[in-house]
Amino acid sequence: MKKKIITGGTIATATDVFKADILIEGEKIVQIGVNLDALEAEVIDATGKYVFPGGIDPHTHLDMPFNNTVTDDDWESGTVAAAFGGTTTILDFCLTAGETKLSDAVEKWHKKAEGKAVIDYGFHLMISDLNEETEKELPLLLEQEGITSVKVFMAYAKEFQATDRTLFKAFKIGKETGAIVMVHCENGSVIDELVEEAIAKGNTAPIYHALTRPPEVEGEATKRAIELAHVAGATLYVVHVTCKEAVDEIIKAREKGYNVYGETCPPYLTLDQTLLAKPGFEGAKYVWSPPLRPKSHQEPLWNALKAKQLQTIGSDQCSFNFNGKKQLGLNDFSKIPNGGPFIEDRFSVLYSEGVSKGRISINDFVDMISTSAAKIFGLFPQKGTIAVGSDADIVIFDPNIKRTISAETHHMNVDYNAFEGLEVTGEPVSVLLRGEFIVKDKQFVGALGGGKYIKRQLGKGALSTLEAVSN
Ligand SMILES: NC(=O)NCCC(=O)O
Ligand SMILES: [Zn+2]
Ligand SMILES: [Zn+2]
Repeated sequence: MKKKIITGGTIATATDVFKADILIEGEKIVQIGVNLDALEAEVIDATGKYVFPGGIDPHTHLDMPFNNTVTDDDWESGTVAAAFGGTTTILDFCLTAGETKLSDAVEKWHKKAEGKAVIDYGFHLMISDLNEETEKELPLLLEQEGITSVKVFMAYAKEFQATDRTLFKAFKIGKETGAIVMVHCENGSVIDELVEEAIAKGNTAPIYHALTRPPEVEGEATKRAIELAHVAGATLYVVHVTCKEAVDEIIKAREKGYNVYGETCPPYLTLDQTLLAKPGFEGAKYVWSPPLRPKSHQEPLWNALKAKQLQTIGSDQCSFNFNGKKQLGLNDFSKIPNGGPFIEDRFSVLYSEGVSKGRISINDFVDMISTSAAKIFGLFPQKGTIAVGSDADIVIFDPNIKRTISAETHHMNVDYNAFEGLEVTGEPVSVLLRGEFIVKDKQFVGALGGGKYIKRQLGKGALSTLEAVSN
């Protein structure tokens, strides 16, 4: 395979920023240095650009049945959009609800991805219920499939919500196997009561989605998950943290030395609850859970990211067309499919709102968009950094481009963009996956099925890298 050399760019990792060339041979980075001698290599000129490790999105839902329908982005459109956005690896949630054997669910998820994914991927295993059989099967399946993370929902009572007992069992298995336990922290039972109350009063508009899921029910569930994980001795990863109440619980727990990580998502950092009150049914575009909060919650989230009390940025990609599936809730907000399209803009929105606006450093950006997720979920150092021996997953990013995000130009299979009209600075111009271009000068040049399933190693994730992440 022909060598490639990336020259003239500024390499940024989670710890360094420096000018150097990168020599790629096959799928790997083989040399990093100044004026590298590589006469026979294909030269990629990155002058004036940043050279980042490929983005790692630890939170996606592609082709997932949910809320009586299925998400509109599948493994083709979703991963193509991710590639345009600078993401080279995703970790998607494999749904196990309704399966007698967990391995059947994993097989189903492999089938969804194979032949379609254009970027690398792994799975988190969702657990809604555990019985004698699945409790036995789970540790073996994790080992066999190279899955280092399970996911439990404390919300969505009608679909995925686990009892506290199941949650606790998942924590115990997490402790035994070394798997990290990801939790959606909202009190689903209280939410159901508030939803019924609102509907009974005739309050059916999209804004009531947010008003029936107040921050207190996220804070309460976050605290409960933290304490139960601690009792079981498990490592907890709180997904999509949205509010001060939840952030405060995470900070308190980490200060006590608990093994807790937190993720937030671009919309919670940039958009606010007033969007759900847009005229007519427009607010349905912004219905996802937990909901958007009043603007005052954004600063605590940025501060927690900066202080590394929250470590990662997930997209929580879970898209439904507005002039399609979102209309299921036209007369009843509780029937609006929950989720939004974010996989493509995760990287650019964080760069623009974070680095360009001076809220976070370039190293923090790389950490949040790639490195921390690689460390927490057992992908590091194969992925998540630019180093000799790492996969050549690389984003060449022009920090000077100014553009406006729009559904007219995005690549997701959805008819709206939640960031419509947002002006951003910076854009990925070329993206390499394991040494091959998948996006070249803003054109997709990858191959369907070119993405590879990445097995991770239990015990090589959060527990063994706890220090590395907090350093
Ligand atoms: N977030 C959301 O509304 N949809 C995806 C499922 C989840 O992550 O809760
Ligand atoms: Zn969730
Ligand atoms: Zn999600």
